[in-house]
Amino acid sequence: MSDMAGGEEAAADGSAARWGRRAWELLERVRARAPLVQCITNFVSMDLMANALLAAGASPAMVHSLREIDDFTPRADALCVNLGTLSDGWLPSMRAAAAAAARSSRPWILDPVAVSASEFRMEACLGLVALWPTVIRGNPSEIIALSSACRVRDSKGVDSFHESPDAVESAKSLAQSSGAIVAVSGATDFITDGQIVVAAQNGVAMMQKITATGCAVTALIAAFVAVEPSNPLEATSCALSIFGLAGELGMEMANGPASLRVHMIDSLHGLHEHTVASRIKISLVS
Ligand SMILES: Nc1ncnc2c1ncn2[C@@H]1O[C@H](COP(=O)(O)OP(=O)(O)O)[C@@H](O)[C@H]1O
Ligand SMILES: Cc1ncsc1CCOP(=O)(O)O
Ligand SMILES: [Mg+2]
Repeated sequence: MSDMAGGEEAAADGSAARWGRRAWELLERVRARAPLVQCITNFVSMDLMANALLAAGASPAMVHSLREIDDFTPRADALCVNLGTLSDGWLPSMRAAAAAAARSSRPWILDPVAVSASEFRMEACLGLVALWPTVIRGNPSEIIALSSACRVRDSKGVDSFHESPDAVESAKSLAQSSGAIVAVSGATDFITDGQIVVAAQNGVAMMQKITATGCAVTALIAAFVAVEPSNPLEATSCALSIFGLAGELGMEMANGPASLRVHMIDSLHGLHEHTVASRIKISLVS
């Protein structure tokens, strides 16, 4: 039997079986420790995000008042900041919470929803990137825009109009400039530290037809990084794959987006070791 820790094994040998064991190990850790995840997120996503975190075993708290940040953020195990329904009133809370998390050595994760929709959003996002997020997770159009600090012409708002392979080079460049792990979601999710690129291939296309699935998986990444802060690349890869697997299992019972939402949450809650070990599809790209 190997004397290496699970993470070292996964990195040393990129085989699907080893990644499957790693994903199960981290999911079990989330279930055992129930990390407290503070979410400053958009109104659309609050319900799905909180329910996805609960189904995975984490403990969500939607706390966004500026007056509560100093008391609350240092007590949270991780922070998730999401720009989906950005307003003047919330931006100071986002900045203060990100700074408080960094000061308390807590991981914090950024979701740059619709970053190219306006100058206000782009500037807000760039300011947050400067506060050292542990992970940035976005859809391909968001990562391409944020990486070049440019608003993308004909932006479609919160939905991507690029495919994830189109955003891999942007993700690497953003990871190098920000120091964060960068994850691009899509049919294949790509996760990079600026050098290594990992692919996570679980999921079903119907997940794009449920609002806030991206937001929810970003929060799940926060929970996984909370229990594996020393290896955010692997924690992020496992969270994305676990969420995609819940989507696959949910799709076996669903008739459309509304029932998929319900079955996906049930599937996330009910994941078993054998299913995770045999169906997780993570591999090292480069
Ligand atoms: N074509 C697809 N096939 C499988 N899974 C997908 C597909 N598109 C998105 N997903 C999954 O749906 C979730 C949300 O991703 P995405 O739609 O890219 O984010 P956002 O909601 O922020 O635009 C992720 O878990 C991603 O892996
Ligand atoms: C529709 C919408 N409008 C503002 S935020 C939001 C939800 C976006 O969720 P996701 O980024 O997961 O698609
Ligand atoms: Mg999104």
